[in-house]
Amino acid sequence: MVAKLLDGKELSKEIRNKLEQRVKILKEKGIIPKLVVILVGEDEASKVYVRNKHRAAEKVGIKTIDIKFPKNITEKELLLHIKKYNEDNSVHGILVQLPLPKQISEEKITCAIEPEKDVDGFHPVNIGHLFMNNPHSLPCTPHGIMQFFEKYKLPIAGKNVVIVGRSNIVGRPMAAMMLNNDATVTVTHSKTKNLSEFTRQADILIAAVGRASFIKKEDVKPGAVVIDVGMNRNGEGKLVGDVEQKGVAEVASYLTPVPGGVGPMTIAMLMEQTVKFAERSVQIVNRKVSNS
Ligand SMILES: NC(=O)C1=CN([C@@H]2O[C@H](COP(=O)(O)OP(=O)(O)OC[C@H]3O[C@@H](n4cnc5c(N)ncnc54)[C@H](OP(=O)(O)O)[C@@H]3O)[C@@H](O)[C@H]2O)C=CC1
Ligand SMILES: Nc1nc(=O)c2c([nH]1)NC[C@@H]1CN(c3ccc(C(=O)N[C@@H](CCC(=O)O)C(=O)O)cc3)C=[N+]21
Repeated sequence: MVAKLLDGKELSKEIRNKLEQRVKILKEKGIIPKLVVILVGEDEASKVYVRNKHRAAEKVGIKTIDIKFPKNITEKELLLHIKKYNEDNSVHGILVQLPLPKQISEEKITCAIEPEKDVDGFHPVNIGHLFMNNPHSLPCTPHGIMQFFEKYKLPIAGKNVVIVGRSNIVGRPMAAMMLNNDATVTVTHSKTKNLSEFTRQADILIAAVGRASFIKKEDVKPGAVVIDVGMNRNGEGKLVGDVEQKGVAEVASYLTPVPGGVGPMTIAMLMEQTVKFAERSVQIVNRKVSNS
């Protein structure tokens, strides 16, 4: 078997084109969707993200404001900046790039962002809604992954889904989304014993580990759908996934490439969420006007 590649570049372009129309309508109403992205210090994956996100936003017509802080910024100072953007009515979305330096609590920062502006869907309130199968704002990476299943009509209900990795930004919300779509979900991590025994049972295998070419051909059930979330630099500085792509492509039915797979979809979902929040802000204003 030679796996079909799930083209995230193409699908994200399709999504962005639809968004462009929605942004046009908003602009006619005098609203420009605005996203604030806060980057603290230097993180390789985050830098790639900032660059690509900026390009995508420009194409769609979203205004993004990139704020960079040195890695020694205090938690208190960062919280003050978040408060300022929470209170600014022209800002529809706020994103703080993770990971953060050690002196700053990621939990505190995540909780400080207004849930209505939480484009990442990381706030406990939004995570709670997701786990109750009534999502308000969805984490962009797993949400982007779900788009592949929809676009390519890949069934989820009743399938064995195995996720490698349990981070708050990928593994855990991915598990909730797959469960909401009636899959049987297994979440594995660094303490999992005999990992390969689990991965080989997967009809759908999702690798979010952060280790270059970690999942090999022999870890994959023939015919499985394999999603590679990894974004690692190899020895030559080349971007590689968590899946050993060449070998796995020989056994999987579908596979997301790196680059050009999950990454562009994450960005497309971030754009969509920002536009959704901007649209919601118009509805809130309309409601206030009709009530007065
Ligand atoms: N394409 C995209 O849009 C995005 C890509 N990424 C990329 O995806 C990857 C994962 O990101 P993220 O979830 O943030 O990473 P984290 O480092 O937060 O989490 C990694 C997870 O993998 C688990 N893990 C580590 N080593 C092993 C092992 N040997 N066996 C089994 N499990 C293991 C860890 O287990 P434990 O919990 O026990 O420590 C942890 O749960 C990275 O390469 C990142 O750059 C991330 C976000 C978006
Ligand atoms: N609060 C927060 N939310 C995140 O969603 C978040 C984060 N912090 N921190 C960092 C990780 C990483 N991440 C990426 C998303 C897209 C690409 C991406 O565009 N990848 C291209 C790379 C192409 C190139 O080389 O330029 C691709 O896969 O094709 C990369 C990385 C989001 N993350």
